[in-house]
Order: sequence, then structure tokens, then C-alpha cells
Amino acid sequence: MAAQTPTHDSRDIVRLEDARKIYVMGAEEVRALAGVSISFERGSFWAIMGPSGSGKSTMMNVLGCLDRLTSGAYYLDGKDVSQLDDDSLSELRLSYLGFIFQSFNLIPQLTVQRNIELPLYYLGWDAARSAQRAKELAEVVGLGGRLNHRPTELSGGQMQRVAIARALTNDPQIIFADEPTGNLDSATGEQIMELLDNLNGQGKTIIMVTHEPDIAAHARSRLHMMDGLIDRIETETHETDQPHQEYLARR
Ligand SMILES: Nc1ncnc2c1ncn2[C@@H]1O[C@H](COP(=O)(O)OP(=O)(O)OP(=O)(O)O)[C@@H](O)[C@H]1O
Repeated sequence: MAAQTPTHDSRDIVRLEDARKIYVMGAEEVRALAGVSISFERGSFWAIMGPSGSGKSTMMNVLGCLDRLTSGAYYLDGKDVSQLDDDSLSELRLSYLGFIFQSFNLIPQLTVQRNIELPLYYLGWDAARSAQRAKELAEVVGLGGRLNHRPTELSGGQMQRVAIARALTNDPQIIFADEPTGNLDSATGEQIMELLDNLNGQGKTIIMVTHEPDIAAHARSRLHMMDGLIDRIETETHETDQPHQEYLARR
């Protein structure tokens, strides 16, 4: 990775500077991100909100190292990752980031245990150690008794718990959650959010895209997007929110 920037605030785990993502569609340019500058503090919990087409997924994909900016800079834990190639980005995702999706993205042919273990296989862990880790994480998400089940034998909430366990295998610094309760009824969704609340309480940074105000209320900060820009930010007052307040003051 590139050298650390001199202006980096070590509390920031994520920082975008004039981030732009432009899609060229024939003669037309779509500015999915139109110049976004923002920092997220380590251990924070953010909800990214906004109408359809406002740039939420684009923002999430860039922050999750699934896509690259057209211009601007992205500092992940102080290191500029905006120019990294595909292999380096995938290595970063595997070792540093966790992902939870609306559709769970489990492999139907694999048991709960094998689904949870999958990232560890790519990280080169041996079978015994991976199995142990998968068992521990299944316990953490309340699925210790379901290790040999397949996804089709689970409820939606249980499938999302498996996906959360899988996202935790590499002990990620940041968990990205894309509409994590979108396919769940509200009671089950609340249970999943409690799990995310607990993980945030243990120090994990969580960045979540959601349309639902009740779900967004679990986050300590809410970023509203509009036309590829930050429309407004709501943040709960807390002494560690200083950088966000400073950001607001600078706008
Ligand atoms: N691969 C792509 N090629 C061209 N345009 C794209 C591409 N991906 C996104 N866009 C455009 O960029 C803009 C932002 O899209 P994005 O998916 O980030 O919005 P969103 O806020 O996540 O929307 P939704 O809530 O509907 O998922 C939209 O105008 C979209 O049409």
C-alpha cells in the first residue's frame, strides 16, 4: 500500500477526498459520486441513506474496495487505496473487510459450517483451525446447533446470521451491510440489528446502506445522499464525534 498521508487523523478509518465516480454511457456522463469528502471514525456506526439513484451503492462499493474512484482519494486506515489494482483490492477485502448483503449470498450446496469457513479457505487456514473458528462464530450468532444444516433448511434470519458469522471470520476492521434486513420481517430484522449493535459495541466499524428509518436509527450517524453528493448528516452528539462536528463546521 502507498505511504500514509501526513494529514491523517488516526481516529479515522475511512476518508474520502473529493471522491468522484463517473460512468460514461455513450454521449452521457452519470456522476454517481460527484465530489464527496467525508471521514468515518474508527468504531463508528453509519447508515447511508437517500433516494434511489443517489449514489449509495456506488459509495458502498468504493468504500468496500469493490470498485475504484474515477478521481479523488480514498484513504483506508490512513493508506491511499484509490490506485490499487484488482488483486490488491481483493486481498484487502479478504483480510480487512466484512460484507453482509440483503440476499445473504450463501452457497446453497454448502453447510452452515462450510459457508462460514469459506473466507478462511481463501486465507489459507488449515481445516482444523477453520472448523474451530466457524464453530465459535456460529455460537456468537446463535447458530451453534445448526452447523450441519444447509441454507435451504434455515429461516431468513438464520441465513443472515450465517452471513454475519462468515463476515466475521477474518476479524474485519469494517463491516459493510447492504440493506441487511431488506429480506426479513421487522421482528427478525430487529434481532439482526441487535447483533450488529453488539458488534459495534465491541469496536467494529459498521457502514450500512438502508432505506428504512427504523433500521437507520440503530446507526449513530446517518449520511443522506442526493445526486451523488452528501445532502446532510445527522450524528448523535458524543465526545468522540468531534471529527464529524468539525466536518459539518467546514461545509
Ligand atoms: N455500472 C453503471 N453504469 C452506469 N451507470 C451506473 C452504474 N452503476 C450505477 N450507475 C448510475 O449511478 C447513479 C447512482 O447509482 P447507485 O446504484 O449508486 O444508486 P443508489 O442510491 O444505490 O440507488 P438504489 O437505492 O436504487 O440502489 C445512478 O444514476 C445509476 O443509474
